[in-house]
Amino acid sequence: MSFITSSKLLTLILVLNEKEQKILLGMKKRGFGVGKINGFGGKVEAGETIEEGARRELLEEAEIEAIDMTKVGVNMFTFENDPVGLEVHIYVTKEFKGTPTETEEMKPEWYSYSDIPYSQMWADDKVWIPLLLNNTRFMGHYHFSQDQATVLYEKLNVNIHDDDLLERFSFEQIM
Ligand SMILES: Nc1ncnc2c1[nH]c(=O)n2[C@H]1C[C@H](O)[C@@H](COP(=O)(O)OP(=O)(O)OP(=O)(O)O)O1
Repeated sequence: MSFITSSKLLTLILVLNEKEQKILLGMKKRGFGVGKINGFGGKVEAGETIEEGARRELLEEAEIEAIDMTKVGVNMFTFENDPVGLEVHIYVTKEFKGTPTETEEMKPEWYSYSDIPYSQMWADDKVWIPLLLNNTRFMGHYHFSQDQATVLYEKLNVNIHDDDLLERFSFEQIM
């Protein structure tokens, strides 16, 4: 159960090389989730669309420009004793310009689909990254313990229609 009063809007973008069956992930060097391996993303800024925010974060964090962005899912993350949720809109890009480069915030590295380092990632990632790799659209809610290590509750809906992913996550979807 979680009781949130508001949510912050964030993005997460996963870069795939389908030919080589590889995914680009980065080790977070500072801030929220420091030390974890994750996709690239962050808060959507005032005046930008969610997609523009995802594109900007990829450029800032890995110095590459997404060419073909597709929205594949939305996850809501809530935490014990925290009234503010994180609504994260998730994109995939299979084409990009530039060379992935280490930045102040992230250290990028390619991983084989068969060797994704889930033990060093957020606990929810092992649920929805396989869906993403399988082209399945998803919406999920993960309620974390206060120390952010354990998922206490989760709810997952799959095969979401693309139009429904354009909406903000509705609070009624959280129980
Ligand atoms: N549980 C979980 N699984 C997978 N990914 C995430 C989570 N929780 C998360 O917050 N995330 C993602 C969502 C975002 O991509 C990042 C967090 O972004 P953050 O560093 O807070 O945002 P920035 O705007 O880059 O922050 P600063 O520039 O202010 O440091 O993790």
